[in-house]
Amino acid sequence: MTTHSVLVLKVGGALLQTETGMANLMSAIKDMTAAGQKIVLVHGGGCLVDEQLTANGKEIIKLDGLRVTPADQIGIVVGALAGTSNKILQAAAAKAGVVSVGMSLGDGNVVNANIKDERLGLVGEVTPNDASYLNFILQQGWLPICSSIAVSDAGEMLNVNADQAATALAKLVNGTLVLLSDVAGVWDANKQVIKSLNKSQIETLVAEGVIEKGMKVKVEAALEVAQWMGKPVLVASWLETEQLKTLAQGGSIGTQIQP
Ligand SMILES: Nc1ncnc2c1ncn2[C@@H]1O[C@H](COP(=O)(O)OP(=O)(O)O)[C@@H](O)[C@H]1O
Ligand SMILES: CC(=O)N[C@@H](CCC(=O)OP(=O)(O)O)C(=O)O
Repeated sequence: MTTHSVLVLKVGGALLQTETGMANLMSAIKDMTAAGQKIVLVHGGGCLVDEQLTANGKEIIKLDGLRVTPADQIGIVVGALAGTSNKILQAAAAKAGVVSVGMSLGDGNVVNANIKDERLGLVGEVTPNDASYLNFILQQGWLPICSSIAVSDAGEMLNVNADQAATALAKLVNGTLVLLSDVAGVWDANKQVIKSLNKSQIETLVAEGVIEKGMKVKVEAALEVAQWMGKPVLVASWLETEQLKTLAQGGSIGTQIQP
Protein backbone atom coordinates (compact mmCIF):
# COMPACT_ATOMS: atom_id res chain seq x y z
CA MET A 1 0.00 0.00 0.00
CA THR A 2 1.34 3.43 -0.84
CA THR A 3 0.81 6.13 1.72
CA HIS A 4 0.49 9.78 0.74
CA SER A 5 3.50 11.74 1.82
CA VAL A 6 2.75 14.72 4.04
CA LEU A 7 2.20 17.89 2.01
CA VAL A 8 4.16 20.84 3.38
CA LEU A 9 2.53 24.01 2.04
CA LYS A 10 4.27 27.32 2.54
CA VAL A 11 2.38 30.57 1.99
CA GLY A 12 3.88 34.03 1.77
CA GLY A 13 2.70 37.03 3.74
CA ALA A 14 0.76 38.66 0.92
CA LEU A 15 -1.88 35.91 1.28
CA LEU A 16 -2.75 37.22 4.74
CA GLN A 17 -3.92 40.47 3.17
CA THR A 18 -6.58 38.82 1.03
CA GLU A 19 -9.67 37.28 2.57
CA THR A 20 -10.62 35.46 -0.63
CA GLY A 21 -7.08 34.15 -1.06
CA MET A 22 -7.18 32.66 2.42
CA ALA A 23 -10.71 31.31 1.94
CA ASN A 24 -9.71 29.60 -1.34
CA LEU A 25 -6.61 28.09 0.20
CA MET A 26 -8.45 26.81 3.27
CA SER A 27 -11.16 25.35 1.07
CA ALA A 28 -8.50 23.46 -0.95
CA ILE A 29 -6.90 22.32 2.32
CA LYS A 30 -10.27 21.11 3.57
CA ASP A 31 -10.83 19.06 0.39
CA MET A 32 -7.36 17.54 0.52
CA THR A 33 -7.66 16.70 4.21
CA ALA A 34 -11.04 15.06 3.59
CA ALA A 35 -9.35 12.91 0.92
CA GLY A 36 -6.84 11.71 3.53
CA GLN A 37 -3.97 14.05 2.68
CA LYS A 38 -1.98 15.21 5.71
CA ILE A 39 -0.90 18.84 5.45
CA VAL A 40 1.50 21.09 7.34
CA LEU A 41 0.95 24.81 6.64
CA VAL A 42 3.99 27.06 7.11
CA HIS A 43 3.56 30.79 6.73
CA GLY A 44 5.52 33.96 6.26
CA GLY A 45 4.27 37.45 6.92
CA GLY A 46 7.05 39.69 5.67
CA CYS A 47 4.61 42.45 4.70
CA LEU A 48 3.01 42.45 8.17
CA VAL A 49 6.47 42.68 9.72
CA ASP A 50 7.26 45.65 7.44
CA GLU A 51 4.03 47.36 8.53
CA GLN A 52 4.73 46.88 12.23
CA LEU A 53 8.37 47.96 11.98
CA THR A 54 7.34 51.12 10.13
CA ALA A 55 4.58 51.85 12.65
CA ASN A 56 7.20 51.60 15.40
CA GLY A 57 9.66 53.89 13.61
CA LYS A 58 12.15 51.10 12.83
CA GLU A 59 14.29 50.73 9.73
CA ILE A 60 13.74 47.87 7.25
CA ILE A 61 17.01 46.36 6.04
CA LYS A 62 17.37 43.21 3.93
CA LEU A 63 20.49 41.40 2.79
CA ASP A 64 20.02 39.05 -0.16
CA GLY A 65 16.30 38.63 0.61
CA LEU A 66 16.77 38.09 4.37
CA ARG A 67 15.72 40.63 6.99
CA VAL A 68 18.47 42.03 9.19
CA THR A 69 16.91 41.62 12.64
CA PRO A 70 18.55 43.60 15.44
CA ALA A 71 17.64 43.02 19.10
CA ASP A 72 15.38 46.08 19.19
CA GLN A 73 13.26 44.62 16.35
CA ILE A 74 12.87 40.97 17.32
CA GLY A 75 9.90 41.59 19.64
CA ILE A 76 8.00 43.30 16.83
CA VAL A 77 8.93 40.53 14.37
CA VAL A 78 7.80 37.80 16.78
CA GLY A 79 4.52 39.63 17.42
CA ALA A 80 3.80 40.03 13.71
CA LEU A 81 4.71 36.45 12.70
CA ALA A 82 4.00 34.12 15.67
CA GLY A 83 1.16 36.39 16.80
CA THR A 84 -0.87 38.29 14.23
CA SER A 85 -0.01 36.31 11.07
CA ASN A 86 -0.43 32.94 12.74
CA LYS A 87 -3.79 33.87 14.27
CA ILE A 88 -5.10 35.43 11.02
CA LEU A 89 -4.54 32.04 9.36
CA GLN A 90 -6.08 30.13 12.26
CA ALA A 91 -9.13 32.37 11.98
CA ALA A 92 -9.36 31.66 8.23
CA ALA A 93 -9.02 27.92 8.94
CA ALA A 94 -11.79 28.04 11.54
CA LYS A 95 -14.06 29.89 9.11
CA ALA A 96 -13.53 27.11 6.56
CA GLY A 97 -14.26 24.42 9.15
CA VAL A 98 -10.63 23.30 9.42
CA VAL A 99 -9.37 22.53 12.94
CA SER A 100 -5.88 23.94 13.34
CA VAL A 101 -3.08 24.13 15.87
CA GLY A 102 -1.10 27.37 15.81
CA MET A 103 2.58 26.77 16.48
CA SER A 104 6.05 28.02 15.72
CA LEU A 105 9.44 26.46 15.05
CA GLY A 106 10.12 26.92 18.76
CA ASP A 107 7.56 24.26 19.74
CA GLY A 108 8.14 20.62 20.69
CA ASN A 109 11.82 20.50 19.63
CA VAL A 110 10.76 20.31 16.00
CA VAL A 111 13.98 21.99 14.84
CA ASN A 112 17.42 22.98 16.07
CA ALA A 113 18.04 26.69 15.66
CA ASN A 114 21.20 28.76 15.60
CA ILE A 115 22.22 32.26 14.58
CA LYS A 116 22.77 32.13 10.83
CA ASP A 117 25.22 34.95 10.26
CA GLU A 118 26.23 37.63 12.79
CA ARG A 119 25.67 40.33 10.14
CA LEU A 120 21.95 39.47 10.07
CA GLY A 121 21.43 39.79 13.84
CA LEU A 122 18.75 37.55 15.33
CA VAL A 123 18.14 35.54 12.18
CA GLY A 124 18.01 31.79 12.57
CA GLU A 125 19.17 28.84 10.58
CA VAL A 126 17.19 25.70 11.36
CA THR A 127 17.69 21.98 10.88
CA PRO A 128 15.09 19.25 11.38
CA ASN A 129 15.07 17.60 14.81
CA ASP A 130 12.01 15.82 16.25
CA ALA A 131 8.79 15.10 14.32
CA SER A 132 6.75 13.78 17.27
CA TYR A 133 4.81 16.98 17.95
CA LEU A 134 3.91 17.48 14.28
CA ASN A 135 2.99 13.83 13.87
CA PHE A 136 0.77 14.00 16.94
CA ILE A 137 -1.13 16.97 15.51
CA LEU A 138 -1.46 15.27 12.11
CA GLN A 139 -2.70 12.04 13.69
CA GLN A 140 -5.58 13.96 15.24
CA GLY A 141 -6.59 15.12 11.75
CA TRP A 142 -5.70 18.72 12.67
CA LEU A 143 -3.86 21.26 10.56
CA PRO A 144 -0.60 22.51 12.07
CA ILE A 145 -0.11 26.18 11.14
CA CYS A 146 3.51 27.03 11.80
CA SER A 147 5.19 30.44 11.94
CA SER A 148 8.88 30.86 11.22
CA ILE A 149 9.90 32.04 14.68
CA ALA A 150 12.45 29.74 16.32
CA VAL A 151 14.11 29.61 19.73
CA SER A 152 17.79 28.73 20.15
CA ASP A 153 19.24 26.57 22.93
CA ALA A 154 20.84 29.75 24.24
CA GLY A 155 17.34 31.18 24.68
CA GLU A 156 17.30 33.64 21.79
CA MET A 157 14.15 34.24 19.77
CA LEU A 158 15.17 33.96 16.13
CA ASN A 159 13.60 35.19 12.92
CA VAL A 160 13.76 32.52 10.21
CA ASN A 161 12.91 33.11 6.56
CA ALA A 162 9.65 31.23 6.06
CA ASP A 163 10.79 29.38 2.91
CA GLN A 164 13.74 28.05 4.91
CA ALA A 165 11.38 27.16 7.79
CA ALA A 166 9.25 25.14 5.36
CA THR A 167 12.40 23.46 4.04
CA ALA A 168 13.32 22.20 7.50
CA LEU A 169 9.81 20.89 8.19
CA ALA A 170 9.57 19.20 4.78
CA LYS A 171 12.82 17.37 5.52
CA LEU A 172 11.61 16.54 9.03
CA VAL A 173 8.48 14.74 7.84
CA ASN A 174 10.00 13.61 4.54
CA GLY A 175 7.16 15.49 2.90
CA THR A 176 6.32 17.00 -0.46
CA LEU A 177 7.13 20.70 -0.43
CA VAL A 178 5.05 23.31 -2.27
CA LEU A 179 6.04 26.96 -1.96
CA LEU A 180 3.02 29.14 -2.70
CA SER A 181 3.62 32.79 -3.45
CA ASP A 182 1.86 35.68 -5.19
CA VAL A 183 3.37 34.76 -8.57
CA ALA A 184 2.35 31.79 -10.73
CA GLY A 185 5.87 30.37 -10.72
CA VAL A 186 9.44 31.36 -11.45
CA TRP A 187 9.67 33.81 -14.35
CA ASP A 188 12.18 34.02 -17.16
CA ALA A 189 13.51 37.41 -18.31
CA ASN A 190 10.18 38.03 -20.13
CA LYS A 191 8.10 37.23 -17.04
CA GLN A 192 6.86 33.96 -18.52
CA VAL A 193 6.55 31.12 -16.03
CA ILE A 194 9.24 28.48 -16.50
CA LYS A 195 7.78 24.95 -16.22
CA SER A 196 10.89 23.24 -14.90
CA LEU A 197 14.29 24.34 -13.56
CA ASN A 198 17.42 22.45 -12.57
CA LYS A 199 20.47 23.53 -10.58
CA SER A 200 22.53 24.89 -13.46
CA GLN A 201 19.57 26.78 -14.97
CA ILE A 202 18.89 28.33 -11.56
CA GLU A 203 22.52 29.37 -11.18
CA THR A 204 22.45 31.05 -14.60
CA LEU A 205 19.18 32.92 -13.92
CA VAL A 206 20.44 34.07 -10.49
CA ALA A 207 23.76 35.23 -12.01
CA GLU A 208 21.80 37.14 -14.68
CA GLY A 209 19.67 38.80 -11.99
CA VAL A 210 16.46 37.31 -13.45
CA ILE A 211 15.80 35.45 -10.18
CA GLU A 212 16.36 37.84 -7.30
CA LYS A 213 15.35 38.92 -3.80
CA GLY A 214 12.68 36.76 -2.14
CA MET A 215 12.49 34.48 -5.18
CA LYS A 216 16.22 33.74 -4.96
CA VAL A 217 15.79 32.61 -1.34
CA LYS A 218 12.75 30.57 -2.34
CA VAL A 219 14.32 28.82 -5.32
CA GLU A 220 17.48 28.00 -3.40
CA ALA A 221 15.40 26.57 -0.53
CA ALA A 222 13.39 24.55 -3.06
CA LEU A 223 16.53 23.20 -4.73
CA GLU A 224 18.01 22.15 -1.41
CA VAL A 225 14.91 20.12 -0.55
CA ALA A 226 14.59 18.68 -4.07
CA GLN A 227 18.17 17.42 -3.86
CA TRP A 228 17.76 16.17 -0.28
CA MET A 229 14.63 14.17 -1.18
CA GLY A 230 15.43 13.31 -4.76
CA LYS A 231 12.08 14.64 -5.94
CA PRO A 232 10.83 17.94 -7.37
CA VAL A 233 9.62 20.88 -5.29
CA LEU A 234 6.89 23.14 -6.67
CA VAL A 235 6.94 26.93 -6.68
CA ALA A 236 3.42 28.11 -7.46
CA SER A 237 0.71 30.60 -6.58
CA TRP A 238 -2.03 30.74 -3.98
CA LEU A 239 -3.58 33.52 -6.09
CA GLU A 240 -4.87 31.15 -8.73
CA THR A 241 -7.76 29.01 -7.59
CA GLU A 242 -7.25 26.74 -10.59
CA GLN A 243 -3.70 25.97 -9.42
CA LEU A 244 -5.00 25.08 -5.97
CA LYS A 245 -7.64 22.78 -7.48
CA THR A 246 -5.00 21.04 -9.59
CA LEU A 247 -2.83 20.68 -6.51
CA ALA A 248 -5.76 19.25 -4.54
CA GLN A 249 -6.17 16.66 -7.31
CA GLY A 250 -2.51 15.70 -7.05
CA GLY A 251 -1.44 17.52 -10.22
CA SER A 252 1.68 19.58 -10.84
CA ILE A 253 1.48 23.38 -10.83
CA GLY A 254 3.77 26.37 -11.29
CA THR A 255 7.50 25.73 -11.66
CA GLN A 256 9.01 22.35 -10.82
CA ILE A 257 12.43 22.69 -9.20
CA GLN A 258 14.25 19.48 -10.15
CA PRO A 259 16.73 17.65 -7.93
N1 LIG B 1 12.39 35.33 -11.59
C1 LIG B 1 11.38 35.63 -10.75
N2 LIG B 1 10.20 35.01 -10.86
C2 LIG B 1 9.17 35.29 -10.06
N3 LIG B 1 9.23 36.21 -9.07
C3 LIG B 1 10.38 36.87 -8.89
C4 LIG B 1 11.52 36.61 -9.70
N4 LIG B 1 12.53 37.39 -9.27
C5 LIG B 1 12.05 38.11 -8.24
N5 LIG B 1 10.77 37.83 -8.00
C6 LIG B 1 9.96 38.43 -6.95
O1 LIG B 1 9.86 37.51 -5.88
C7 LIG B 1 8.57 37.66 -5.28
C8 LIG B 1 8.26 36.40 -4.49
O2 LIG B 1 9.13 36.32 -3.37
P1 LIG B 1 8.60 36.81 -1.92
O3 LIG B 1 8.08 38.21 -2.03
O4 LIG B 1 9.63 36.54 -0.93
O5 LIG B 1 7.36 35.84 -1.79
P2 LIG B 1 6.60 35.29 -0.52
O6 LIG B 1 6.40 36.45 0.42
O7 LIG B 1 5.34 34.78 -1.12
O8 LIG B 1 7.47 34.22 0.05
C9 LIG B 1 7.66 37.93 -6.45
O9 LIG B 1 6.48 38.60 -6.05
C10 LIG B 1 8.53 38.76 -7.37
O10 LIG B 1 8.32 40.13 -7.14
C1 LIG C 1 14.96 36.31 8.18
C2 LIG C 1 13.76 36.74 7.40
O1 LIG C 1 13.90 37.30 6.32
N1 LIG C 1 12.56 36.47 7.92
C3 LIG C 1 11.32 36.80 7.28
C4 LIG C 1 10.23 35.93 7.89
C5 LIG C 1 8.90 36.10 7.24
C6 LIG C 1 8.88 35.64 5.80
O2 LIG C 1 9.73 34.94 5.29
O3 LIG C 1 7.76 36.08 5.13
P1 LIG C 1 7.39 35.90 3.59
O4 LIG C 1 7.28 34.45 3.33
O5 LIG C 1 6.10 36.61 3.49
O6 LIG C 1 8.50 36.56 2.77
C7 LIG C 1 10.98 38.30 7.51
O7 LIG C 1 11.29 38.84 8.57
O8 LIG C 1 10.35 38.88 6.63
